Order: sequence, then structure tokens, then C-alpha cells
Amino acid sequence: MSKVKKEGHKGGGNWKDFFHVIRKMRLPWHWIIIAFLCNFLYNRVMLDLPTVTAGLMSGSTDSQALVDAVWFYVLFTLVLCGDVALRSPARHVAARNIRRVIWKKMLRIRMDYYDGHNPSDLMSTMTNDATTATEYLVEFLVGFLPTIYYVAAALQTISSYNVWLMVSVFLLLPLKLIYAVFVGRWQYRTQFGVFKEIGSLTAYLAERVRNLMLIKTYTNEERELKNGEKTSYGLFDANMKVNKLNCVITALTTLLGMAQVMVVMVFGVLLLKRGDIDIQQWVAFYMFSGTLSTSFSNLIDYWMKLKSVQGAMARTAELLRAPEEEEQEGKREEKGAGTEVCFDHVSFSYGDKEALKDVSFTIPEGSSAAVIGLCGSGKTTSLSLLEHFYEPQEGTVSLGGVSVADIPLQALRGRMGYVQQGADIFSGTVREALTYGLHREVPDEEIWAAARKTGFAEILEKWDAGLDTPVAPGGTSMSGGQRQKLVLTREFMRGADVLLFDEPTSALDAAAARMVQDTIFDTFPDQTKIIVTHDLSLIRRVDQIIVLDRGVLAGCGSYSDLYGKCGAFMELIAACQAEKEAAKC
Ligand SMILES: Nc1ncnc2c1ncn2[C@@H]1O[C@H](COP(=O)(O)OP(=O)(O)OP(=O)(O)O)[C@@H](O)[C@H]1O
Repeated sequence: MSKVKKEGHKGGGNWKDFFHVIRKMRLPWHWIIIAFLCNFLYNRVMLDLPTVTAGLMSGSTDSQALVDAVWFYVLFTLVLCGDVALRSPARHVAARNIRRVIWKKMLRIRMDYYDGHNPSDLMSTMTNDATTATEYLVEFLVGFLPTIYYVAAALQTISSYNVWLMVSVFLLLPLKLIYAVFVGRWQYRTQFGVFKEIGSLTAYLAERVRNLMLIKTYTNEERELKNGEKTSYGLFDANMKVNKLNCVITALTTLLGMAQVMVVMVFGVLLLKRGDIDIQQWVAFYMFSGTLSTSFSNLIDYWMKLKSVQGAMARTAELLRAPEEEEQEGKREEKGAGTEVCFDHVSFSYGDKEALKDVSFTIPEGSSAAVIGLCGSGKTTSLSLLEHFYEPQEGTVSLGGVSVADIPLQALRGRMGYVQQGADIFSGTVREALTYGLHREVPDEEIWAAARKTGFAEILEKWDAGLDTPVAPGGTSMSGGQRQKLVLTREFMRGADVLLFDEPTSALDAAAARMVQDTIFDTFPDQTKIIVTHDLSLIRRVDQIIVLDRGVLAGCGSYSDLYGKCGAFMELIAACQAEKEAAKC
């Protein structure tokens, strides 16, 4: 991000980023070429407009001239409409393509990238930056060359009347170029600022709207109102800068346009008086000078839009350069290999924050293990390393005797089920939630059979709409226990052979926790199970307990191996018991 910020301050933009994004964005070239040809035709027809009009104004009123003129104006209107109509699909298809590219990238980026970048902040890259960037870029691609063609051809026609007329058109060109360069840089900076602020506002809203209950519980509406206003003011300030810039652009463009008209008038009238040009040429020249002035402004506008595109693409380019998870093509497909889990002298840090230090343990195939430890001791990090979300700096994490780094990611994650504390599920129907990630058509009979196995069927039968029951975002329309059962049913259908559970019972009352525990052990008797937990009754049921203390392995063995012998374990047991007693009160 810092690099992008620096570029933003410089204001000159970065062409490397620009071309990088263009290469990746899969522009709809066929649409662009069609729109380009239409625009070219429009400019070609526009070249004849002054001559036809000047012919009428200088007195040629015979019926054929009038009919020709009418036909010409009809043709002019048609190509103008065609030009406008075909530009939009080109813009929208381009925006759709880049959104697809960005979303695909966001799904493939390595998890450590998200540790330093708020994912919600990146949302506006896809919605806002991409749309504006493609819109402006297509405008440029479609309109820039035809406008140059128009300017060159119009100048040639004018010089055929009188070479001084052409010189008069160029007199103000140096001023216009200086204006384009300076305002273009300013445009880049302001546009970049707007996109950054839209990103912050989107991120703020995405987080707060998801947690409205939290805000209400803490009666923090007033504070959040102020926070929201503060973030919104950031965007307001950025937009006011754009407004200031637009005022300057309007003033300077108008002044330059008027100066251009005056220069043209003075030159034209002088040459007319001297008899160097006739009245028809004078009228045609006057009309040309008007359209030429617009075309020069358009060229400057295209340049500025290009600078805006750079501003909009700076964040997109950074996102597209983010490191992706490696799909280890060509590596051995380990489907069906053993499920013994082994951490061999593993050390891992998030940046400079150490999370695991020289941790070694082995969980035999088909057994169950609880990973316990105080908050922040590295339990969840261990599961993340096993899923290969992160790469340890030292040591090896292996599954079935093969380092997880050597197993293709899809195969590795296809073999693992991950049940998180909140059992997050997406909105939709219960059927969609149950079959999420199964990558195949699942008949209802199979779903019901799995639900009977986990006991979720008893819950489902009570819902009138059964599998079509709607699920609210995050599954908030269900209780914690119902969500856990739903996820366990899904994992049963997935047929994973290693199951990772992160605090599966912590959000449940004692009865629901017992029910979920039973479901875990009854439904997955032969799978390797790793359970991060503080639940004492769950700790007693597993084959092996791994005790972590501030990222270091403090003990490893069965309940009876550790009881009375491992200090850290005894402290945790005491803490769990105290917690349980407190819960009873
Ligand atoms: N994405 C991250 N970026 C930076 N530091 C992190 C990140 N995730 C975890 N940590 C840090 O790594 C350490 C281990 O965290 P981890 O979540 O593995 O602990 P834990 O034992 O699962 O904790 P808890 O029981 O509270 O969930 C902690 O100090 C934590 O602050």
C-alpha cells in the first residue's frame, strides 16, 4: 500500500501498473473495435458538416442542394446515435471482465496478504475503481485516434483555404498543452484520493453493518454515528477537491475556448477583408474552428481521463500483483494417502509476531487430539498451517508422511474438513448451506440420510420448508447448536478424512455442547480429528492432548499422562474447572 500511496503523492501515475492492469483485464476488443469504427465514421461525417452548412449559408438554395443537405443531416444523426449506443456495451463488458479478474484474484491471494490489507477495503476496488477505470479507458480507446484524425483532416482543409487560418488555430496550442499536463497530474491525485476514501467508507460500513447487534448491545449508536460521519467526511473532502478541480477545469477550458474564438475571428475577418478567402470559406472556417476547439478539448479530456484511469488502477494493480497461493501443479496427488498429522520443529511468525516456536508432535491416523492452551498460544495458527493457509518459516507440517507444501492445495483441502467456532454459513437455503463446497449434484435423499446420521434431521423435520428453509447471512436465523449440526452434516457428506474443529462447543450451552460432542465422535469414528478446545469434557474424550503455552509445546500425551505431571496442563484444567463452576452459578 505504501508504494501506491507514494505514487499517489507524486501525482504522475505509474505506466507500468497501468499496462499491467490492461494486460490482465481482458478488454472486449471486438466491442471496442466496433465502437471505434463507429466513432471514426462519426468524425469522418463531421468533417463535411462545415462545408455542407457553409454551402447553404452562402446562398445555394436549389432543391438538390437542400435534399443533399437533409440526407447529410440524417446520416450525421444516425452515426452520432450509433457512436453513443455502441460505446456503452464496450464499457460495460470491459467493467464486467475486470470485476471477474479481480474477484478471481481475491479468491486466490495468500492469506498473509489479507493480514495487512482489510478485505472489505478491497471490495470497492472491484465495485468502484474497476468500473470507472474501464469506462474512461474505453472512452480513450474508442475516441482518441478518430479525434486526432478529425483534427488533422480539418487542419488540412483549413490550410487549403489559407495557410494563415491554420496558423491561427495553432497559436494557443502551447498554452493548451501546459494546461493538459498540469491539470492531468492534479486529476490523477484527486481521483486516487476519491477511490481511497470510497474504499475506507465501504470497509467501515461492511464491518459495522455485519455487527449491528454488537453496536446496539453496547448502546454505541452515537459513537458509531460520529465514526461513520468521520469516514464519510473523508470522502466528502476528497469529492470537494474534485469539485475544486472541476471548477478550475471549467474556468480554464472556457477561457481557452474564448481566446481561441477571438484569435480565429480576428484572423478570419482580416483575411476576408483582404480578399484572401471568400464568404463560404469564412463560414466553413468559423464552423471548423468551433468543432476543432471542441476536438482539442476532447483530446485534453482523453488525456485527463487516462490520468484518472491511472489513479483508479493504482490500487487494482497492487491487488493484481499480490502473491497467490501456489497450486502445486505437477506435484503428487495425495488423495487416499495416510492421515497421520506431524508437526516437525515448526516455527511460525505473523510478520515479526511469533506465534509458534519449535513445535513438534504427531497425531496418529484415525485418532483424536485436543489442542489446548491459553488465548493467543497458537492453537488456531496450528490448524491454519495444516490447511496450508500459511507457510512455516522453519520446520515441516506433514499429512500422511508428505509435507503439506508438496500436496496440491485442492487435494489437501479436499481431504480436510474445517468446523469453526461460529460455524459460519452463507445465506441462501438450508439445502444450499448443506451442499456448499460439494462440487456435485447431491440428491435430497443423500442429504436426508446424512442429516439422520448427525441428528440434524430431527431439527429439519420441525421446519415446514425443510431443505428449502431460508438461511439468514452468517446463519443467524439458526441457533449455535443447529448451525454446528448443519456444518457437521455437510462435512459428513464431503467425506473428509481429517477433521479440524476450532472451539466447536464454546458458543453452546452444556446440553447442546454434549450433543455436538457426541455427533463428532459418532459420525466420524475413523477420521483423524484435531479439536481446538477449552471444553473439559471434550478434553477427557480425546486420545491425545497437545498443550501449547505462548507458542511453545508445553506437553503432549493422554489425559492420564499429563495429569499431575505437566504444570501448564494443570493450570489449564484448573482454569477450565473454575470456568465451569462459574457457569453453573
Ligand atoms: N492474522 C494474524 N496476524 C497477526 N497476528 C496474528 C494473526 N493471527 C493470530 N495472530 C497472533 O498469533 C498468536 C497466536 O494466535 P492464535 O489465534 O493461533 O491463538 P489461539 O491459541 O488460537 O488463541 P484463541 O484461543 O484466543 O483463539 C497471537 O499472539 C495472535 O495475536
